[in-house]
Formats: sequence, structure tokens, C-alpha cells
Amino acid sequence: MGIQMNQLTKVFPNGKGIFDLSFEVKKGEVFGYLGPNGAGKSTTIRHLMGFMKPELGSAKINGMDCWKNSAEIQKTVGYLPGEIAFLDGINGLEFLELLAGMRGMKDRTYRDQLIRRLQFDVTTPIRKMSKGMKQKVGIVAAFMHDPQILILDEPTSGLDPLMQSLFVELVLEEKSKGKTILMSSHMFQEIDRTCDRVGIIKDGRLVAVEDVKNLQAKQRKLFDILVETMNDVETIKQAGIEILSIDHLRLKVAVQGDYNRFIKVLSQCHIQHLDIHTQSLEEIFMHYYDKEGSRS
Ligand SMILES: Nc1ncnc2c1ncn2[C@@H]1O[C@H](COP(=O)(O)OP(=O)(O)OP(=O)(O)O)[C@@H](O)[C@H]1O
Repeated sequence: MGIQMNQLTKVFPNGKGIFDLSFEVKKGEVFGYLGPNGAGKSTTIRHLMGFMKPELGSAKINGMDCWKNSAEIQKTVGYLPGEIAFLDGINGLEFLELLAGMRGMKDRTYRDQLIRRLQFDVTTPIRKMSKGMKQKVGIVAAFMHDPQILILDEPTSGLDPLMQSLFVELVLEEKSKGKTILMSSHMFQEIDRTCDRVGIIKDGRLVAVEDVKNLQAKQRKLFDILVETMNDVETIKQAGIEILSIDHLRLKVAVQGDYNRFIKVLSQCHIQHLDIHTQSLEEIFMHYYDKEGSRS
């Protein structure tokens, strides 16, 4: 159960597309789908929603082929598109009612709670809504029928930081209910806080699938050190510490794990200034993007 892709391939006439994608999102898992612009995230998601027919391979949700069972998939899966196409001339509530009717949704309690938490006037005509307001309508539409599977394409685009945090809360609540969630994102913080695993796609190909806990364990501390003399620079260079850059008396070094040895080396130097920061997940992901970039 959950979401499976098996050698999913789609080549557009311009040669772009997605190629031989095989990965799964397990039942109850939150999976982050990352990649630079144009990598193929939305194309993958459109296949999962049954909007596109794969050229090769397959996409399945809960064992159902997404193309052959597209009507059932679109009715049950909670989907937030990257760009929402709204009908003209209706307001947010009318749009949500329309969807609720199509899905045969009876209970509006969770919908109303979501509208309250997202703090917006749902009766505003959609054509008068800001990008962020439209995104909120999209989030309510995706979550309101309490679906077991959620597929979210850049869910926080257009949301302010407060609403981004609220969104993270909503995802964590759904996760605790055992929901299966795939979300594409450029926002590393929300991936860090919500996802169990991440898949990284570049130029239509999957370049890595990683456990977020493993990535977090790989996070290194970066030290900015300003020493007093060139002798100090030499001492640090000789110590076998990973040096990222040297600018006269200023060094940037990376340390992972063995802090004692590092502190012993520093104790032999004269330090004018020391600054520490933890490598962000974003920096780790960028390493994947770059690694693959240099291969192509
Ligand atoms: N219908 C289409 N016809 C032709 N090319 C397409 C079509 N849809 C997408 N593409 C191309 O396929 C590639 C992948 O696009 P896609 O929208 O899936 O990327 P994305 O990872 O979602 O990017 P972004 O982060 O910018 O939303 C791009 O080069 C895009 O131009």
C-alpha cells in the first residue's frame, strides 16, 4: 500500500520529462520530493494523480494504477496542485462546496476548522484573492475530506512564515494520524521538520533517496576561526582538520564528531574570534544537486 512508482517514464517532444523513476512512499510515511526548477516534480505528481499517461512504467496508489483508476484516485486523494485552476466568478466557499459535493463529503467540521486556523475570509471572490489566499483555499481543499493519502505540490508557496509554520503543524497532525504524504518542496526547513525520507530528482532522474535522520546525523559543524599569526594557520593546516577555506588569518573548517581533537588543536593556537554554525539540511541537499550537476 502507499504510493509506488515503477520505471515511470514520460518524454516530452522537447526531450525533457521524467525517466525510469522507481521509488515508493510507504503507508504512514511523509516523503519529501526535492529538486531544482524544471527537475520533473510536477510531472511526477501529475502521473500520480492520473492526469498523464506514462509512456513506460507505472504509478500506483494503494495498489491501484493511477492512470486506469484516475477517477477514483482524484476523488479520494488529497491533492494540492502547484498552480490551482479555479473556476471564474465563484468565491472560496462555493469552490470548496463544489468539491465537497463531487466527493460526496458529508461532514464539514474539519473543513471549517481548517478555514479558521488558516485565518482567511473564505467568502472572498477567488479572482480577488491574493496568491497566498488562493493557496489557503487549495490547502483546505486538499485536507478537508480527511484523505488517507495526500499529494502536495509546493504546498507553502505564497504563504507567509506564520502560515508556513501552521502548515508544518497540519502535516505533523496528519502524520500522527497515520496518513501517507508526498510533498514537493523548495523549503528545506519544512522538509527537515516533517519528512521521514526525501527523494531528490534532477533532470528527470532520481539521484538520491535518503532517510532524513541519516542526513541530520551527517550534519557537520562549521567553524569560522580568526587566528593571530600565520603559525596558527600552519598548526591548523598540519592537524588534518577539514579546511573549507583560508583567507589570510581567517579559516573556515568543518568538524563532524571528533570535537576533542579539534579543541586540542585550537588550544595550541591564539584565537582572536570563533563562530560556529550547524550545516543546514539545505547545504547537504545542495551537495547532491552539485554532485550530479558536475557529472552531466
Ligand atoms: N506538457 C509539457 N510539455 C513539454 N514540456 C513539459 C511539459 N510539462 C513539463 N515540461 C518540461 O518538463 C520538465 C519538468 O517540468 P516540471 O514542471 O515537472 O518540473 P518541476 O520539478 O515541477 O519544476 P518547478 O520546481 O519549477 O515547479 C521541464 O523542463 C518542463 O519544461
